[in-house]
Amino acid sequence: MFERQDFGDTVETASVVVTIAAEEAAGIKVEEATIQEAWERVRRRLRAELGEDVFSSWFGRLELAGIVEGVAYLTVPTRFLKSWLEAHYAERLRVNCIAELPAPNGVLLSVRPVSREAAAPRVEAALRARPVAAASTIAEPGKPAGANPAQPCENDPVDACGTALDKRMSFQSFVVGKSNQLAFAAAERIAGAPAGQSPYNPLYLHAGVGLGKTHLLQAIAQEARRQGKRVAYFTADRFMYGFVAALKSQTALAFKEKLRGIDLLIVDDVQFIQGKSIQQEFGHTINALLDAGKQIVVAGDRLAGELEALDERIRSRLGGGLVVEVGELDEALRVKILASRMEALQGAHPNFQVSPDVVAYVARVVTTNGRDLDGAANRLLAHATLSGQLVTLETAEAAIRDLVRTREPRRVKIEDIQKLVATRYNVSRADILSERRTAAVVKPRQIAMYLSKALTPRSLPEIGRRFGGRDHTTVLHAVRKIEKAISEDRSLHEEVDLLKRMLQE
Ligand SMILES: Nc1ncnc2c1ncn2[C@@H]1O[C@H](COP(=O)(O)OP(=O)(O)OP(=O)(O)O)[C@@H](O)[C@H]1O
Repeated sequence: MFERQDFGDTVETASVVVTIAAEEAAGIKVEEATIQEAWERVRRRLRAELGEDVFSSWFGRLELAGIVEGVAYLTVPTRFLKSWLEAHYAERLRVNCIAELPAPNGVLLSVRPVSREAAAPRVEAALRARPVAAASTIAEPGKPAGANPAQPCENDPVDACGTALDKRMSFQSFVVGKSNQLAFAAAERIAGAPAGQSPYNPLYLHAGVGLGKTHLLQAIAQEARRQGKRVAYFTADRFMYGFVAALKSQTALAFKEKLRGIDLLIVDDVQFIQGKSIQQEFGHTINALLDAGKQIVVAGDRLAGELEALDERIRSRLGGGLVVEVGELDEALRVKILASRMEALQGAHPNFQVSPDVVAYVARVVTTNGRDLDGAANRLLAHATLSGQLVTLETAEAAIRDLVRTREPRRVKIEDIQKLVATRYNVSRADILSERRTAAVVKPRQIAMYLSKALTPRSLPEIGRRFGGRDHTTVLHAVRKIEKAISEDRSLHEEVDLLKRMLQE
Protein backbone atom coordinates (compact mmCIF):
# COMPACT_ATOMS: atom_id res chain seq x y z
CA MET A 1 0.00 0.00 0.00
CA PHE A 2 2.76 2.40 0.82
CA GLU A 3 5.16 0.89 -1.62
CA ARG A 4 7.04 3.18 -3.93
CA GLN A 5 4.82 4.07 -6.79
CA ASP A 6 5.16 5.96 -9.99
CA PHE A 7 2.42 8.45 -9.41
CA GLY A 8 2.64 10.19 -12.70
CA ASP A 9 1.38 13.47 -11.23
CA THR A 10 3.55 16.53 -11.55
CA VAL A 11 4.41 17.66 -8.08
CA GLU A 12 5.60 21.12 -7.20
CA THR A 13 8.54 20.44 -4.94
CA ALA A 14 9.22 24.13 -4.22
CA SER A 15 12.72 25.06 -3.22
CA VAL A 16 13.25 22.24 -0.77
CA VAL A 17 16.13 19.95 -1.58
CA VAL A 18 16.71 16.76 0.35
CA THR A 19 19.49 14.70 -1.11
CA ILE A 20 20.74 11.82 0.92
CA ALA A 21 23.36 9.58 -0.58
CA ALA A 22 23.46 6.19 0.98
CA GLU A 23 27.20 5.98 1.12
CA GLU A 24 28.27 9.11 2.87
CA ALA A 25 26.49 11.14 5.47
CA ALA A 26 28.56 14.08 4.22
CA GLY A 27 26.29 14.18 1.17
CA ILE A 28 23.27 15.16 3.22
CA LYS A 29 21.67 18.44 2.51
CA VAL A 30 18.62 18.91 4.58
CA GLU A 31 16.65 22.07 4.74
CA GLU A 32 15.07 20.90 7.90
CA ALA A 33 13.07 23.99 8.72
CA THR A 34 11.45 24.10 5.30
CA ILE A 35 10.58 20.44 5.49
CA GLN A 36 9.09 20.83 8.93
CA GLU A 37 6.94 23.67 7.63
CA ALA A 38 5.77 21.49 4.75
CA TRP A 39 5.06 18.67 7.19
CA GLU A 40 3.00 21.09 9.31
CA ARG A 41 0.98 21.90 6.19
CA VAL A 42 0.33 18.18 5.64
CA ARG A 43 -0.91 17.93 9.22
CA ARG A 44 -3.11 21.00 8.83
CA ARG A 45 -4.66 19.58 5.67
CA LEU A 46 -5.38 16.25 7.34
CA ARG A 47 -6.89 17.99 10.35
CA ALA A 48 -9.11 20.13 8.15
CA GLU A 49 -10.24 17.17 6.04
CA LEU A 50 -10.88 14.73 8.89
CA GLY A 51 -11.83 16.91 11.85
CA GLU A 52 -10.05 17.27 15.16
CA ASP A 53 -11.28 14.02 16.73
CA VAL A 54 -10.20 11.69 13.95
CA PHE A 55 -6.99 13.61 13.43
CA SER A 56 -5.87 13.45 17.03
CA SER A 57 -6.88 9.79 17.40
CA TRP A 58 -5.01 8.51 14.38
CA PHE A 59 -2.59 11.16 13.18
CA GLY A 60 -1.54 12.83 16.43
CA ARG A 61 1.51 10.61 16.82
CA LEU A 62 2.44 10.35 13.17
CA GLU A 63 5.91 11.79 12.58
CA LEU A 64 8.03 12.53 9.58
CA ALA A 65 11.38 10.76 10.08
CA GLY A 66 12.94 12.09 6.90
CA ILE A 67 12.86 12.15 3.13
CA VAL A 68 15.22 9.94 1.18
CA GLU A 69 15.32 9.97 -2.59
CA GLY A 70 11.87 11.46 -2.86
CA VAL A 71 10.27 8.97 -0.47
CA ALA A 72 8.78 10.37 2.75
CA TYR A 73 9.47 8.06 5.70
CA LEU A 74 6.70 8.44 8.25
CA THR A 75 6.64 6.72 11.61
CA VAL A 76 4.11 5.79 14.24
CA PRO A 77 4.73 4.20 17.64
CA THR A 78 2.80 0.95 17.20
CA ARG A 79 2.14 -1.76 14.63
CA PHE A 80 -1.54 -1.38 15.31
CA LEU A 81 -1.51 2.29 14.37
CA LYS A 82 0.51 1.48 11.27
CA SER A 83 -1.97 -1.16 10.13
CA TRP A 84 -4.89 1.12 10.86
CA LEU A 85 -3.47 4.01 8.87
CA GLU A 86 -2.57 1.69 6.02
CA ALA A 87 -6.01 0.16 5.94
CA HIS A 88 -8.04 3.36 6.27
CA TYR A 89 -6.03 6.42 5.35
CA ALA A 90 -3.31 5.28 2.92
CA GLU A 91 -4.54 7.19 -0.07
CA ARG A 92 -5.35 10.37 1.82
CA LEU A 93 -1.94 10.37 3.43
CA ARG A 94 -0.18 9.73 0.16
CA VAL A 95 -2.05 12.48 -1.68
CA ASN A 96 -1.45 15.08 1.02
CA CYS A 97 2.21 14.21 1.42
CA ILE A 98 2.81 14.39 -2.30
CA ALA A 99 1.03 17.73 -2.47
CA GLU A 100 3.13 19.36 0.25
CA LEU A 101 6.39 17.46 0.67
CA PRO A 102 9.29 16.96 -1.73
CA ALA A 103 8.31 13.31 -1.90
CA PRO A 104 7.21 12.51 -5.45
CA ASN A 105 8.09 8.85 -5.00
CA GLY A 106 5.54 8.26 -2.31
CA VAL A 107 5.27 7.47 1.35
CA LEU A 108 6.55 4.68 3.56
CA LEU A 109 5.17 4.06 7.00
CA SER A 110 7.11 2.27 9.72
CA VAL A 111 7.08 1.73 13.48
CA ARG A 112 9.51 3.73 15.58
CA PRO A 113 10.99 2.70 18.94
CA VAL A 114 8.39 2.57 21.70
CA SER A 115 10.47 4.40 24.26
CA ARG A 116 9.88 7.67 22.46
CA GLU A 117 6.24 7.55 23.36
CA ALA A 118 4.29 8.46 26.42
CA ALA A 119 1.02 6.68 27.11
CA ALA A 120 -1.05 5.21 24.28
CA PRO A 121 -4.03 7.29 23.20
CA ARG A 122 -7.57 6.53 24.27
CA VAL A 123 -8.97 5.15 21.06
CA GLU A 124 -6.12 2.79 20.36
CA ALA A 125 -6.01 1.52 23.91
CA ALA A 126 -9.72 0.85 23.80
CA LEU A 127 -9.68 -0.93 20.48
CA ARG A 128 -6.61 -2.98 20.93
CA ALA A 129 -6.74 -6.50 22.33
CA ARG A 130 -3.09 -7.30 22.87
CA PRO A 131 -2.07 -10.94 22.54
CA VAL A 132 -0.24 -12.33 25.51
CA ALA A 133 3.01 -13.15 23.81
CA ALA A 134 2.99 -10.61 21.05
CA ALA A 135 4.42 -7.65 22.95
CA SER A 136 7.32 -6.08 21.13
CA THR A 137 9.10 -4.89 24.24
CA ILE A 138 10.96 -6.89 26.84
CA ALA A 139 8.75 -7.84 29.72
CA GLU A 140 11.23 -8.02 32.58
CA PRO A 141 9.98 -9.97 35.56
CA GLY A 142 8.22 -7.48 37.81
CA LYS A 143 8.30 -4.76 35.20
CA PRO A 144 5.41 -3.96 32.89
CA ALA A 145 5.96 -4.53 29.18
CA GLY A 146 6.63 -1.16 27.63
CA ALA A 147 9.07 -0.06 30.31
CA ASN A 148 11.92 -0.77 27.94
CA PRO A 149 14.69 1.73 28.46
CA ALA A 150 15.80 2.09 24.81
CA GLN A 151 16.94 5.56 23.84
CA PRO A 152 16.07 7.52 20.72
CA CYS A 153 18.06 6.45 17.69
CA GLU A 154 19.86 9.74 17.43
CA ASN A 155 21.84 9.03 20.61
CA ASP A 156 22.94 5.51 20.01
CA PRO A 157 22.25 4.52 16.47
CA VAL A 158 22.49 0.75 16.56
CA ASP A 159 21.59 -0.26 20.08
CA ALA A 160 18.63 2.03 20.32
CA CYS A 161 17.32 1.35 16.83
CA GLY A 162 17.63 -2.37 17.20
CA THR A 163 14.23 -3.78 18.04
CA ALA A 164 13.63 -4.69 21.67
CA LEU A 165 13.38 -8.39 22.46
CA ASP A 166 10.51 -10.19 24.10
CA LYS A 167 11.90 -12.53 26.74
CA ARG A 168 8.98 -14.86 26.26
CA MET A 169 10.16 -15.68 22.76
CA SER A 170 12.90 -18.09 23.77
CA PHE A 171 13.99 -21.54 22.59
CA GLN A 172 12.47 -22.99 25.75
CA SER A 173 9.01 -21.63 24.96
CA PHE A 174 9.13 -22.63 21.29
CA VAL A 175 7.06 -25.74 20.62
CA VAL A 176 8.67 -28.04 18.08
CA GLY A 177 6.66 -30.10 15.59
CA LYS A 178 7.05 -31.56 12.12
CA SER A 179 6.63 -28.27 10.32
CA ASN A 180 9.26 -26.32 12.22
CA GLN A 181 11.82 -28.85 13.49
CA LEU A 182 14.38 -28.07 10.81
CA ALA A 183 14.13 -24.34 11.38
CA PHE A 184 14.39 -24.87 15.12
CA ALA A 185 17.47 -27.08 14.82
CA ALA A 186 19.23 -24.61 12.51
CA ALA A 187 18.36 -21.72 14.81
CA GLU A 188 19.75 -23.53 17.86
CA ARG A 189 22.95 -24.48 16.05
CA ILE A 190 23.55 -20.90 14.94
CA ALA A 191 22.84 -19.41 18.35
CA GLY A 192 25.18 -21.92 20.00
CA ALA A 193 28.07 -21.86 17.52
CA PRO A 194 31.18 -19.92 18.54
CA ALA A 195 31.45 -16.56 16.72
CA GLY A 196 32.71 -17.07 13.16
CA GLN A 197 32.17 -20.84 13.19
CA SER A 198 28.53 -21.21 12.26
CA PRO A 199 27.84 -24.00 9.79
CA TYR A 200 25.02 -22.08 8.10
CA ASN A 201 25.59 -18.57 6.88
CA PRO A 202 23.38 -16.80 6.03
CA LEU A 203 20.26 -18.50 7.38
CA TYR A 204 17.09 -17.47 5.61
CA LEU A 205 13.75 -18.47 7.19
CA HIS A 206 10.50 -18.01 5.34
CA ALA A 207 6.90 -18.66 6.32
CA GLY A 208 3.40 -17.25 6.25
CA VAL A 209 2.00 -14.95 8.91
CA GLY A 210 2.20 -15.95 12.58
CA LEU A 211 4.01 -19.27 12.16
CA GLY A 212 6.88 -18.51 14.51
CA LYS A 213 9.60 -16.74 12.49
CA THR A 214 9.89 -13.84 14.89
CA HIS A 215 9.82 -16.21 17.84
CA LEU A 216 12.78 -18.15 16.44
CA LEU A 217 14.75 -15.03 15.50
CA GLN A 218 14.26 -13.56 18.94
CA ALA A 219 15.27 -16.86 20.53
CA ILE A 220 18.51 -16.84 18.52
CA ALA A 221 19.18 -13.23 19.51
CA GLN A 222 18.64 -13.88 23.21
CA GLU A 223 20.68 -17.06 23.32
CA ALA A 224 23.55 -15.52 21.35
CA ARG A 225 23.55 -12.46 23.59
CA ARG A 226 23.57 -14.71 26.65
CA GLN A 227 26.77 -16.22 25.27
CA GLY A 228 28.35 -12.79 25.03
CA LYS A 229 28.00 -12.25 21.27
CA ARG A 230 27.30 -8.79 19.90
CA VAL A 231 23.87 -9.07 18.33
CA ALA A 232 21.73 -6.58 16.43
CA TYR A 233 18.12 -7.62 15.92
CA PHE A 234 16.04 -5.47 13.62
CA THR A 235 12.60 -5.61 12.17
CA ALA A 236 12.63 -4.14 8.66
CA ASP A 237 10.70 -1.18 10.01
CA ARG A 238 13.28 -0.52 12.66
CA PHE A 239 16.16 -0.90 10.24
CA MET A 240 14.62 1.67 7.93
CA TYR A 241 13.78 4.00 10.76
CA GLY A 242 17.26 3.65 12.27
CA PHE A 243 18.93 4.42 9.01
CA VAL A 244 16.74 7.40 8.12
CA ALA A 245 17.07 8.82 11.63
CA ALA A 246 20.85 8.38 11.51
CA LEU A 247 20.99 10.19 8.18
CA LYS A 248 18.87 12.99 9.54
CA SER A 249 21.04 13.42 12.60
CA GLN A 250 24.18 13.02 10.49
CA THR A 251 25.26 9.91 12.34
CA ALA A 252 24.95 7.59 9.36
CA LEU A 253 28.62 6.68 9.40
CA ALA A 254 28.48 5.79 13.08
CA PHE A 255 25.37 3.74 12.40
CA LYS A 256 27.08 1.80 9.64
CA GLU A 257 30.30 1.30 11.56
CA LYS A 258 28.43 0.00 14.58
CA LEU A 259 26.42 -2.35 12.42
CA ARG A 260 29.56 -3.74 10.92
CA GLY A 261 31.13 -4.28 14.32
CA ILE A 262 28.66 -6.91 15.46
CA ASP A 263 28.88 -10.72 15.45
CA LEU A 264 25.31 -11.50 14.46
CA LEU A 265 22.83 -9.45 12.45
CA ILE A 266 19.20 -10.58 12.54
CA VAL A 267 16.61 -8.95 10.31
CA ASP A 268 12.92 -9.81 10.52
CA ASP A 269 10.23 -9.20 7.87
CA VAL A 270 12.83 -8.40 5.23
CA GLN A 271 10.09 -8.07 2.60
CA PHE A 272 9.33 -4.65 4.06
CA ILE A 273 12.77 -3.16 3.47
CA GLN A 274 12.09 -0.55 0.85
CA GLY A 275 13.65 2.50 -0.68
CA LYS A 276 16.69 2.35 -2.92
CA SER A 277 19.21 3.90 -0.51
CA ILE A 278 18.10 1.77 2.38
CA GLN A 279 18.17 -1.39 0.32
CA GLN A 280 21.62 -0.49 -0.86
CA GLU A 281 22.72 0.10 2.70
CA PHE A 282 21.19 -3.19 3.73
CA GLY A 283 22.98 -4.95 0.87
CA HIS A 284 26.34 -3.34 1.73
CA THR A 285 25.91 -4.32 5.37
CA ILE A 286 25.08 -7.91 4.53
CA ASN A 287 27.99 -8.20 2.14
CA ALA A 288 30.45 -6.61 4.55
CA LEU A 289 29.37 -8.85 7.43
CA LEU A 290 29.38 -12.04 5.38
CA ASP A 291 32.77 -11.22 3.91
CA ALA A 292 34.08 -10.73 7.44
CA GLY A 293 32.70 -14.13 8.45
CA LYS A 294 29.91 -12.67 10.61
CA GLN A 295 26.58 -14.43 10.96
CA ILE A 296 23.43 -13.20 9.23
CA VAL A 297 19.92 -14.48 9.94
CA VAL A 298 17.02 -13.09 7.94
CA ALA A 299 13.32 -13.95 7.83
CA GLY A 300 10.73 -13.10 5.21
CA ASP A 301 7.24 -14.06 4.15
CA ARG A 302 8.38 -15.78 0.93
CA LEU A 303 11.44 -17.30 -0.71
CA ALA A 304 14.35 -14.88 -1.03
CA GLY A 305 14.22 -15.16 -4.82
CA GLU A 306 10.61 -13.95 -4.76
CA LEU A 307 11.33 -10.72 -2.88
CA GLU A 308 10.79 -8.69 -6.06
CA ALA A 309 11.32 -5.36 -4.34
CA LEU A 310 14.82 -6.31 -3.18
CA ASP A 311 17.93 -5.89 -5.22
CA GLU A 312 18.83 -9.01 -7.19
CA ARG A 313 22.26 -9.30 -5.51
CA ILE A 314 20.77 -9.24 -2.02
CA ARG A 315 18.24 -11.88 -3.01
CA SER A 316 20.86 -14.20 -4.35
CA ARG A 317 23.11 -13.69 -1.34
CA LEU A 318 20.26 -14.51 1.02
CA GLY A 319 19.18 -17.46 -1.07
CA GLY A 320 22.74 -18.76 -1.26
CA GLY A 321 22.93 -19.93 2.36
CA LEU A 322 20.67 -22.28 4.26
CA VAL A 323 17.05 -21.64 3.34
CA VAL A 324 14.38 -23.19 5.57
CA GLU A 325 10.63 -22.95 5.41
CA VAL A 326 8.56 -22.90 8.60
CA GLY A 327 5.39 -24.76 7.64
CA GLU A 328 1.76 -24.48 8.72
CA LEU A 329 0.90 -25.54 12.27
CA ASP A 330 -0.84 -28.91 12.17
CA GLU A 331 -3.48 -29.76 14.76
CA ALA A 332 -1.10 -31.65 17.04
CA LEU A 333 1.25 -28.67 17.13
CA ARG A 334 -1.60 -26.24 17.73
CA VAL A 335 -2.71 -28.29 20.73
CA LYS A 336 0.80 -28.21 22.17
CA ILE A 337 1.21 -24.45 21.60
CA LEU A 338 -2.16 -23.71 23.15
CA ALA A 339 -1.45 -25.96 26.12
CA SER A 340 1.84 -24.16 26.73
CA ARG A 341 0.04 -20.79 26.55
CA MET A 342 -2.53 -21.98 29.09
CA GLU A 343 0.23 -23.10 31.39
CA ALA A 344 1.92 -19.70 31.16
CA LEU A 345 -1.37 -17.91 31.85
CA GLN A 346 -2.13 -20.18 34.79
CA GLY A 347 1.20 -19.19 36.32
CA ALA A 348 -0.09 -15.62 36.63
CA HIS A 349 -3.76 -16.53 37.22
CA PRO A 350 -3.87 -19.66 39.38
CA ASN A 351 -7.69 -19.81 39.33
CA PHE A 352 -7.78 -20.00 35.55
CA GLN A 353 -8.47 -23.64 34.67
CA VAL A 354 -9.09 -25.04 31.21
CA SER A 355 -9.79 -28.70 30.52
CA PRO A 356 -7.94 -30.68 27.81
CA ASP A 357 -11.26 -30.91 25.94
CA VAL A 358 -11.45 -27.15 25.65
CA VAL A 359 -7.82 -26.92 24.51
CA ALA A 360 -8.48 -29.60 21.89
CA TYR A 361 -11.61 -27.82 20.69
CA VAL A 362 -9.90 -24.43 20.34
CA ALA A 363 -6.90 -25.97 18.57
CA ARG A 364 -9.27 -27.66 16.14
CA VAL A 365 -11.22 -24.55 15.16
CA VAL A 366 -8.47 -21.91 15.30
CA THR A 367 -6.45 -23.20 12.41
CA THR A 368 -4.66 -20.13 11.14
CA ASN A 369 -1.51 -19.41 13.14
CA GLY A 370 0.18 -18.88 16.49
CA ARG A 371 -0.99 -15.31 16.79
CA ASP A 372 -4.62 -16.37 16.60
CA LEU A 373 -3.96 -19.09 19.17
CA ASP A 374 -2.59 -16.36 21.46
CA GLY A 375 -5.74 -14.35 20.81
CA ALA A 376 -7.94 -17.33 21.64
CA ALA A 377 -6.05 -18.02 24.88
CA ASN A 378 -6.47 -14.39 25.92
CA ARG A 379 -10.17 -14.50 25.21
CA LEU A 380 -10.64 -17.58 27.34
CA LEU A 381 -8.79 -15.87 30.17
CA ALA A 382 -10.80 -12.67 29.82
CA HIS A 383 -14.02 -14.65 29.73
CA ALA A 384 -13.12 -16.67 32.82
CA THR A 385 -11.93 -13.60 34.74
CA LEU A 386 -14.90 -11.42 33.88
CA SER A 387 -17.59 -14.06 34.40
CA GLY A 388 -15.90 -15.73 37.36
CA GLN A 389 -16.93 -19.09 35.88
CA LEU A 390 -15.06 -22.15 34.71
CA VAL A 391 -14.40 -22.34 31.00
CA THR A 392 -16.62 -25.03 29.51
CA LEU A 393 -16.88 -26.05 25.86
CA GLU A 394 -19.95 -23.83 25.49
CA THR A 395 -18.30 -20.78 27.04
CA ALA A 396 -15.16 -21.39 24.99
CA GLU A 397 -17.21 -21.49 21.83
CA ALA A 398 -18.87 -18.20 22.75
CA ALA A 399 -15.57 -16.60 23.75
CA ILE A 400 -13.76 -17.33 20.51
CA ARG A 401 -16.73 -17.14 18.14
CA ASP A 402 -15.94 -13.56 17.35
CA LEU A 403 -12.30 -14.43 16.67
CA VAL A 404 -13.22 -17.27 14.35
CA ARG A 405 -15.81 -15.17 12.59
CA THR A 406 -13.51 -12.20 12.02
CA ARG A 407 -11.05 -14.51 10.31
CA GLU A 408 -13.57 -15.37 7.61
CA PRO A 409 -12.80 -13.47 4.43
CA ARG A 410 -15.04 -10.47 3.90
CA ARG A 411 -17.64 -10.84 1.15
CA VAL A 412 -16.84 -8.35 -1.54
CA LYS A 413 -19.65 -6.84 -3.64
CA ILE A 414 -19.29 -5.92 -7.30
CA GLU A 415 -20.81 -2.54 -6.56
CA ASP A 416 -18.10 -1.84 -3.94
CA ILE A 417 -15.44 -2.79 -6.47
CA GLN A 418 -16.88 -0.42 -9.04
CA LYS A 419 -17.08 2.43 -6.54
CA LEU A 420 -13.54 1.98 -5.23
CA VAL A 421 -11.99 1.63 -8.68
CA ALA A 422 -13.92 4.68 -9.92
CA THR A 423 -12.63 6.77 -7.01
CA ARG A 424 -9.08 5.56 -7.51
CA TYR A 425 -9.05 6.45 -11.23
CA ASN A 426 -11.02 9.61 -10.91
CA VAL A 427 -13.97 8.54 -13.05
CA SER A 428 -17.58 7.97 -12.01
CA ARG A 429 -19.24 4.63 -11.50
CA ALA A 430 -21.61 5.61 -14.32
CA ASP A 431 -18.54 5.96 -16.59
CA ILE A 432 -17.51 2.42 -15.74
CA LEU A 433 -20.95 1.08 -16.60
CA SER A 434 -21.26 3.24 -19.73
CA GLU A 435 -20.38 2.52 -23.36
CA ARG A 436 -17.53 5.06 -23.33
CA ARG A 437 -14.31 3.65 -24.79
CA THR A 438 -11.71 6.29 -23.96
CA ALA A 439 -8.54 4.94 -22.36
CA ALA A 440 -9.31 6.84 -19.14
CA VAL A 441 -12.44 4.75 -18.70
CA VAL A 442 -11.48 1.45 -20.32
CA LYS A 443 -8.56 0.72 -17.98
CA PRO A 444 -10.50 1.17 -14.71
CA ARG A 445 -13.42 -0.76 -16.19
CA GLN A 446 -11.17 -3.70 -17.03
CA ILE A 447 -9.51 -3.59 -13.61
CA ALA A 448 -12.93 -3.58 -11.94
CA MET A 449 -13.98 -6.60 -14.04
CA TYR A 450 -10.77 -8.41 -13.16
CA LEU A 451 -11.29 -7.71 -9.45
CA SER A 452 -14.91 -8.86 -9.70
CA LYS A 453 -13.73 -12.19 -11.08
CA ALA A 454 -10.91 -12.50 -8.53
CA LEU A 455 -12.82 -11.48 -5.41
CA THR A 456 -16.41 -12.62 -5.92
CA PRO A 457 -17.95 -15.98 -6.77
CA ARG A 458 -19.89 -14.42 -9.69
CA SER A 459 -19.74 -16.03 -13.13
CA LEU A 460 -18.48 -14.17 -16.22
CA PRO A 461 -22.02 -13.66 -17.66
CA GLU A 462 -23.23 -12.37 -14.29
CA ILE A 463 -20.29 -9.94 -14.07
CA GLY A 464 -21.01 -8.80 -17.63
CA ARG A 465 -24.64 -8.08 -16.67
CA ARG A 466 -23.50 -6.04 -13.66
CA PHE A 467 -21.22 -3.98 -15.91
CA GLY A 468 -23.93 -2.37 -18.00
CA GLY A 469 -25.15 -5.56 -19.70
CA ARG A 470 -21.92 -6.62 -21.37
CA ASP A 471 -21.22 -9.98 -22.95
CA HIS A 472 -19.21 -12.58 -20.99
CA THR A 473 -16.49 -12.57 -23.69
CA THR A 474 -15.86 -8.88 -22.94
CA VAL A 475 -15.32 -9.76 -19.30
CA LEU A 476 -13.03 -12.64 -20.20
CA HIS A 477 -11.02 -10.36 -22.46
CA ALA A 478 -10.69 -7.80 -19.63
CA VAL A 479 -9.62 -10.45 -17.11
CA ARG A 480 -6.95 -11.85 -19.43
CA LYS A 481 -5.71 -8.41 -20.38
CA ILE A 482 -5.25 -7.32 -16.76
CA GLU A 483 -3.67 -10.66 -15.81
CA LYS A 484 -1.10 -10.14 -18.55
CA ALA A 485 -0.53 -6.48 -17.69
CA ILE A 486 -0.02 -7.35 -14.04
CA SER A 487 2.54 -9.98 -14.86
CA GLU A 488 4.53 -7.47 -16.91
CA ASP A 489 4.15 -4.28 -14.91
CA ARG A 490 5.16 -4.37 -11.26
CA SER A 491 3.67 -1.05 -10.30
CA LEU A 492 0.30 -2.06 -11.76
CA HIS A 493 0.62 -5.35 -9.90
CA GLU A 494 1.14 -3.47 -6.63
CA GLU A 495 -1.70 -1.13 -7.37
CA VAL A 496 -4.18 -3.92 -8.06
CA ASP A 497 -2.95 -5.73 -4.97
CA LEU A 498 -3.61 -2.63 -2.91
CA LEU A 499 -7.16 -2.36 -4.29
CA LYS A 500 -7.70 -6.02 -3.42
CA ARG A 501 -6.54 -5.53 0.14
CA MET A 502 -8.66 -2.41 0.59
CA LEU A 503 -11.73 -4.30 -0.62
CA GLN A 504 -11.07 -7.30 1.59
CA GLU A 505 -10.45 -5.24 4.69
N1 LIG B 1 6.10 -23.25 17.44
C1 LIG B 1 5.70 -22.29 18.27
N2 LIG B 1 5.84 -22.40 19.60
C2 LIG B 1 5.42 -21.46 20.44
N3 LIG B 1 4.83 -20.32 20.04
C3 LIG B 1 4.66 -20.14 18.73
C4 LIG B 1 5.08 -21.10 17.77
N4 LIG B 1 4.77 -20.64 16.54
C5 LIG B 1 4.20 -19.45 16.72
N5 LIG B 1 4.13 -19.14 18.03
C6 LIG B 1 3.58 -17.93 18.64
O1 LIG B 1 2.67 -17.34 17.74
C7 LIG B 1 2.77 -15.93 17.76
C8 LIG B 1 3.12 -15.44 16.37
O2 LIG B 1 4.42 -15.94 16.02
P1 LIG B 1 5.54 -15.01 15.33
O3 LIG B 1 5.35 -13.58 15.74
O4 LIG B 1 6.86 -15.61 15.60
O5 LIG B 1 5.10 -15.20 13.82
P2 LIG B 1 5.80 -14.68 12.48
O6 LIG B 1 6.03 -15.88 11.65
O7 LIG B 1 6.98 -13.83 12.79
O8 LIG B 1 4.64 -13.81 11.84
P3 LIG B 1 4.72 -12.45 10.98
O9 LIG B 1 5.12 -12.84 9.61
O10 LIG B 1 3.33 -11.92 11.03
O11 LIG B 1 5.70 -11.54 11.64
C9 LIG B 1 3.85 -15.59 18.77
O12 LIG B 1 3.25 -15.27 20.00
C10 LIG B 1 4.65 -16.86 18.88
O13 LIG B 1 5.24 -16.97 20.16
